[in-house]
Amino acid sequence: MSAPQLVVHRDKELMAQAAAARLITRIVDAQAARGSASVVLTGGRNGNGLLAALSSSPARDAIDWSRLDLWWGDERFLPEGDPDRNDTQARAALLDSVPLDPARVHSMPVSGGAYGTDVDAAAAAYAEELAVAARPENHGPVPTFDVLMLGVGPDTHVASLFPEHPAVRETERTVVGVHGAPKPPPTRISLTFRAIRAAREVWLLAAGEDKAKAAAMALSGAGELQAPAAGAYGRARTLWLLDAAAASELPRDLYPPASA
Ligand SMILES: O=C(O)[C@H](O)[C@@H](O)[C@H](O)[C@H](O)COP(=O)(O)O
Repeated sequence: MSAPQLVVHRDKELMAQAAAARLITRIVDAQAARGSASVVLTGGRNGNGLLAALSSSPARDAIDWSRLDLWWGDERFLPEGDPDRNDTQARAALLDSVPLDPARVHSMPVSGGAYGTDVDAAAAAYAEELAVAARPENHGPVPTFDVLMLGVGPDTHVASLFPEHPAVRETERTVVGVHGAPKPPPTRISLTFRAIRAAREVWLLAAGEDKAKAAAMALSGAGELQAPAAGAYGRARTLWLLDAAAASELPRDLYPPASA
C-alpha cells in the first residue's frame, strides 16, 4: 500500500493537461522498460478531459500505440455504442484517433451482446480476460497495470464501487456485476479493490467544488466502506490529482490553501 501523494492544479483544464503529460511519460517509460504498457481508463468528465488533452498534445506521438493495453475500471452495462458507455466516450475523446491494436483494447462487455442481460456473467468474463493477460510475475489474477485512473464521485465512489454497496466488500473476485447503483444506470460492471490495488500507480482525479467534501473525507482517514476512494491505492504510488476547488476543504496538514 502506498500513501497518497497530492498534486493540486489551478483549475481543471490545467489538471487535464498536466495529467495527460504525466500519462504520456508513464506510458513511454513503461514501454522502454518492459516493452509494452497497460493503462486502466475511467469514465467521467475528468477522465475524458484527460484523454482529450492527450489527443491534442503533440507529445502523443511519443507513444507506441500498438504496444499499449487499455482496460476499464468500470462500465455502464448498456448496449454497444450507447453514448453513456465509458468506452464510447473514450473512443470519441481519443481512442478512435490513434493507431491502437484492437486486440489490446479491452472494453468491458455490452448488454445485449454475448451475455445478454446477465451482468454477473459479463463481469466473470472480464475477470477471465484479465486472468489470461496476467503473467506469472504479476503474482495474481490481473496484470500489474502501469497506471490505473479513477474519477472520484461526490459521494466518494470510485469505478462503480459505491459507499456501503456489496461490491466494496468483495475481497476475492476481481470484477463484479453491480446491481442497483445509486447513480444511473443502475446496472454496471466494476473492478474491485483487489484488481485496483494490483496497479503499479493509481491516480484519482477530482476537480470542482462538488468534490471538495469527498476528497477531504477520503484523505482524512475515512474507512473504505464509507468512502471507497480511501481504499484505492497502488503498489508503488497513489496520486491524487486535484484542482484548487476540489482541494479547498482538505485538512491544512495535507494541503495548505494559497492564502495561508
Ligand atoms: O460511471 C460513472 O457514472 C462515472 O464514470 C463516474 O463514476 C465518474 O467517474 C465519477 O462520478 C467522477 O466523475 P467526473 O470526473 O465527471 O467528476
